[in-house]
Amino acid sequence: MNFVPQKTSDTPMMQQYNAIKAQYPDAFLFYRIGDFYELFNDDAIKGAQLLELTLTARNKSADDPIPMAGVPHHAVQSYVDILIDHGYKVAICEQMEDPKKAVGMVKRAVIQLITPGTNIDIKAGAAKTNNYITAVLPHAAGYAFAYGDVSTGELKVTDLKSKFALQNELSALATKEIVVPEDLNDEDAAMLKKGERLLSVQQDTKPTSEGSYVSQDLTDPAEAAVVQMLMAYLLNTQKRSLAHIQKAVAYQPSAYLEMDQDARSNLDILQNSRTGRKGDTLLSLLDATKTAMGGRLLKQWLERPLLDIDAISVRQNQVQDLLEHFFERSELQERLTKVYDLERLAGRVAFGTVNGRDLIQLQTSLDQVPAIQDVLSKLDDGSFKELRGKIDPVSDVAGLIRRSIEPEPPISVTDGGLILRGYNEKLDAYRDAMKNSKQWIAELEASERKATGIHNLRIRYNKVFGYFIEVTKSNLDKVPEGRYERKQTLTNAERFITPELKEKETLILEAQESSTALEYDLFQDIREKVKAQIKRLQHLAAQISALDVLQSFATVAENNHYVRPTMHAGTHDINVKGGRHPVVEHVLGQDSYIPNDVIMDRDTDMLLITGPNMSGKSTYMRQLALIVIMAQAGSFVPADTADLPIFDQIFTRIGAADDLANGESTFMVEMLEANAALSHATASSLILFDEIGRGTATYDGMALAQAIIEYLHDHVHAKTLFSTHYHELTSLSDSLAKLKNVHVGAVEEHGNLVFLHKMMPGPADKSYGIHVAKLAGLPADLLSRADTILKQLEAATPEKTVPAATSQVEDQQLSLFEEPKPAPKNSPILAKLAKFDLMDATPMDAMNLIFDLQKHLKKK
Ligand SMILES: Nc1ncnc2c1ncn2[C@@H]1O[C@H](COP(=O)(O)OP(=O)(O)OP(=O)(O)O)[C@@H](O)[C@H]1O
Repeated sequence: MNFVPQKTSDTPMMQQYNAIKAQYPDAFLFYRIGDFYELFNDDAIKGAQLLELTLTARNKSADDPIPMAGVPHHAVQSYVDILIDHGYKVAICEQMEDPKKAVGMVKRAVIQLITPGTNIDIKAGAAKTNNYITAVLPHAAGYAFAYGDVSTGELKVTDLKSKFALQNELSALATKEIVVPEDLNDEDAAMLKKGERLLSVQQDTKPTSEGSYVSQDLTDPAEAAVVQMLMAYLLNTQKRSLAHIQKAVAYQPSAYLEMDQDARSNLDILQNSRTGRKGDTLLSLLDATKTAMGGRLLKQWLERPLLDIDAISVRQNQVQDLLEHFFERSELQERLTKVYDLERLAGRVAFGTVNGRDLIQLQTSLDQVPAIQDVLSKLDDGSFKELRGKIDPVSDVAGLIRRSIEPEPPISVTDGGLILRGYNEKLDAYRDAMKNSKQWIAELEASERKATGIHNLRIRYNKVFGYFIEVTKSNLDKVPEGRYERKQTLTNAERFITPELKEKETLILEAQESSTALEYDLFQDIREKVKAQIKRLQHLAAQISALDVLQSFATVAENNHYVRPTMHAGTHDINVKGGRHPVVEHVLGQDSYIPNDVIMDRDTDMLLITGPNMSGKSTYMRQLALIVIMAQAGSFVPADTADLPIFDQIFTRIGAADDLANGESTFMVEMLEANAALSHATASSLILFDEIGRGTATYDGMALAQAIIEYLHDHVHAKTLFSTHYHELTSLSDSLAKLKNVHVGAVEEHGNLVFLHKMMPGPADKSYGIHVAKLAGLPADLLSRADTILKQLEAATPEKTVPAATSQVEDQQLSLFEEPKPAPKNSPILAKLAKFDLMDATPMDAMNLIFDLQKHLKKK
């Protein structure tokens, strides 16, 4: 897509092309010529490949033909979408005057730069997804951060203190494009680009001419600046009014339950990390919304669960009320089904891309509002009654559309046929004139037949001659001399005109042209009138989407037998009885899922979970996190009863099975995730650590796992679920007062082990491993040998392994492969490990340490 220098041989058109292209070096330039958009030079070569177009050339015969490829103008959006999906920008360059009327070169200009973060064309299936563009402005104390959705008009801003916080926001919003200042440093640029995000530089961050998008409450200068930068970029690229974009609302990520990037992906909230299917997620499970806006809001609620216990209880009361009023809820759902995407319709009104059909959709949506208000008045909860009074049904806009737009208008807004009769007198007069004239012509035909005695005389119309009188050959002798003027001779007939007919024709055609032009003017005027009410429409959209999410929560709670959790502030006790993992339960079916309790009172900060592979440890851990997220989002939860505290953050380290194959780099990821939790978690956080340490050799892994457990227990006090394969760690319950062992129950049936998926108190039986090996069909001799070794081990291992007996742990592991031998009293490896200050170390330090230790061991 490099700019090709101008050649002296260039035609005026190519000179114009090159001049425009020079302003958009990083975009594909779609250059309009007649009914096509043409791509030239490198754009054409690359575009032909990506869009599967035929590559041709301009000046084919010349020495330096110019590569060229084109797309038909009516299908342009699908081509634009492909390029945008590949992460490119597309500049749409239009003819700014009628080529027939142009003197010299037709004027052309770029009317819009479409980018991954500003594409408002909503593809099927994406209606319930926001397309967020973000902006990052680094400053001395962090990063000012703004995000918006051009299609819905949402605009938010915050100030983030750390890279960690910034990365969490970027991942939460799944942004494809980040607007950055020119002087962004390389390190920040590299971080922001991760995940194939496009960085777009915006030089100018001065206030936009379009008025300020910064509300008066926004006092932080960095926040104001990042909003200005984002808006300057949007106005520069979209090149039109963005009246629907709301004034920036400041928010604090810490005002919501925070989840880091890994937690979001590990918990299958929006995407299932294992099956990859969107269907197997919390979002899809909870989504019984009827509107696209409701779907988007549900996603936002799940991404940002609440911290305020009162706000949670408002939502819970509403869900309960809707749950208890089945008929009202059904009526509400029926109405919501007829509500179109008000937010995006408002966006298209502002963009000027709305057509007659969109306005009818808007009217249909608004027509549902009074009935929705009626439903609200029949519900019990006070907040619904209050909401009923607050809703502005914007009935003036509905009325305007009802009066002015045909109920089934054409797609085009320029060809007429979309304004209703009775809306505008002048238009009606034109239409009457047209109609009367046509009547007049019919009457003329009758009277001419009579006057001439030609029974098959006809008055007809075509584009070349306009109206004419047609007489068949056999009747030509009856044509009145002098009055009819001959215009055309056909094989079987002759065509004539009369001055009278031509006069009427001028009137008819003028009326038609004026009528179409007037209709377009009127339509634009209606569009402007609607545009003036955008804020009210957006307000209504927000109220309706919230109602939609609430009815969705109620419906899902009813269908899946969820209960209202009680929430408490003050303590961090957890008491979940008969809890279920909502997604696994959904996949397995309600009858197959085994419910489990999670009881963690003030004396329990940590559950150490043991049990064999595939017994259900990670399901149990994820289950708690999902119940917490659902509860704080205001939803009911899959349990018999649930009493929960308010969590401030959730951290996870849940490895996928195939992580192991990646060796050391996976271990690094594991340590990074662990470190995020260790350094950011508070006593109000929830931590899920699944088999920490298994990504490296046994010694280091177990040593680190133990050190992490101790650190969390002694310093962090967060509620932690820690699953492990290192059976030895279960003895930590002797020295760590707030750690409790639980394990997944299993029974033996006919000599085989059957998992019950049921959590039981105490550590798992050591011999599970051998049972599992038996299930896997390992040779009987081998299994019996393993049994012998295990017995020897058990005999040789004192009860405690922590802290002084750490060396015996090492010994125990070694003895799996060798005959048991006395424990080395003072291992230099362990001494080194003990001295290592994990909290003060970078992941690289940890890697280096492990590398040293391994080297040492290998030498032995
Ligand atoms: N409570 C339950 N009721 C019914 N089935 C369950 C339950 N918990 C887990 N399962 C089933 O067991 C499978 C394995 O569960 P999970 O992945 O949680 O095991 P795990 O112990 O964490 O295994 P690994 O140690 O290999 O990670 C799940 O995919 C699910 O099908």
